[in-house]
Amino acid sequence: MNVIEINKLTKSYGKSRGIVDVSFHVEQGEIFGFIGPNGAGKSTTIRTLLSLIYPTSGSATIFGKDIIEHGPEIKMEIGYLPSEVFYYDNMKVIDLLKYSASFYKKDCTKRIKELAELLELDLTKKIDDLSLGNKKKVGIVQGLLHEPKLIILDEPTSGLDPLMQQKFFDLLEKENKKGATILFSSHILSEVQRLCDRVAIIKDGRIVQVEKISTLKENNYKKIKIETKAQIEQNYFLDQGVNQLEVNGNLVSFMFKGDINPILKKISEIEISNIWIEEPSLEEIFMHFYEKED
Ligand SMILES: Nc1ncnc2c1ncn2[C@@H]1O[C@H](COP(=O)(O)OP(=O)(O)OP(=O)(O)O)[C@@H](O)[C@H]1O
Repeated sequence: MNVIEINKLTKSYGKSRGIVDVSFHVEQGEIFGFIGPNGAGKSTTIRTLLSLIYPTSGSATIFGKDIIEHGPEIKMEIGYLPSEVFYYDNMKVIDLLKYSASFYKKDCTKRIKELAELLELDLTKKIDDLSLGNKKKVGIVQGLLHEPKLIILDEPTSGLDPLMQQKFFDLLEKENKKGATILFSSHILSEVQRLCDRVAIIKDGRIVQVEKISTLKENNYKKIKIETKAQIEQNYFLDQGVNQLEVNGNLVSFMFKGDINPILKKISEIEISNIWIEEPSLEEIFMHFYEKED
């Protein structure tokens, strides 16, 4: 079943483009990445899904229900972390979280304590006295305290230090194993690569690709580097379907795409002392989507 289905969603802000004809779906149990450079339209898509703003055209459903018709009902089952969090600074963390919990029909006290302990968040402090990262943690607890079926995170890691990011990712993986579906927006490709099953890439308000992370990586170039025992002829690997061939003394490197067997045979015919075969990072795969067109 699809938890989120988006069909040609368009949102214009007056004359300026927000998003145009955005379509993709998120299946139950998926961790789905939504990536694109700043201003591409990630927040606009998410805010439309949560009916915080209304689409100019197109439609979307969450849990099979129309987002506009059933907005309030759907939101009871969603945990949302906005990209920027604003609070009543004068409140204590615990009071704000209790207030948030009061919207749901369950006792969230134990859960708030667990999450705060895990994220090392002091519940007794005033929001005003918290650092940016600690404010972000308040937002995370707020988003997860009612154990939602769908978790929507808009650039969730900004402000968290690397150790806390790891804890947060572990927490998300745990929630996912318990059954939560996750939509995760980010402009940092490496974190999407680490966590997500599939990704949608958005650029200039339009979806340019939706793909499994594994497929994206399989269909791409591999970086092969070998160290040979003796120097080889400069043209030994020419006409073998290699790209960006560099022969530097005993070090040979090139990019390769396609059936790996013939090239491995060719390598096995020389004596080598080491070999490295690397997957390109998502950054390398997607860089062309990020480059600005003139
Ligand atoms: N309230 C608004 N009024 C006018 N234009 C807006 C408004 N909000 C967003 N936009 C425009 O819509 C486009 C998409 O913005 P959006 O915030 O959705 O991008 P984003 O991918 O979330 O980027 P970022 O990572 O920088 O938040 C941008 O061109 C932005 O300038």
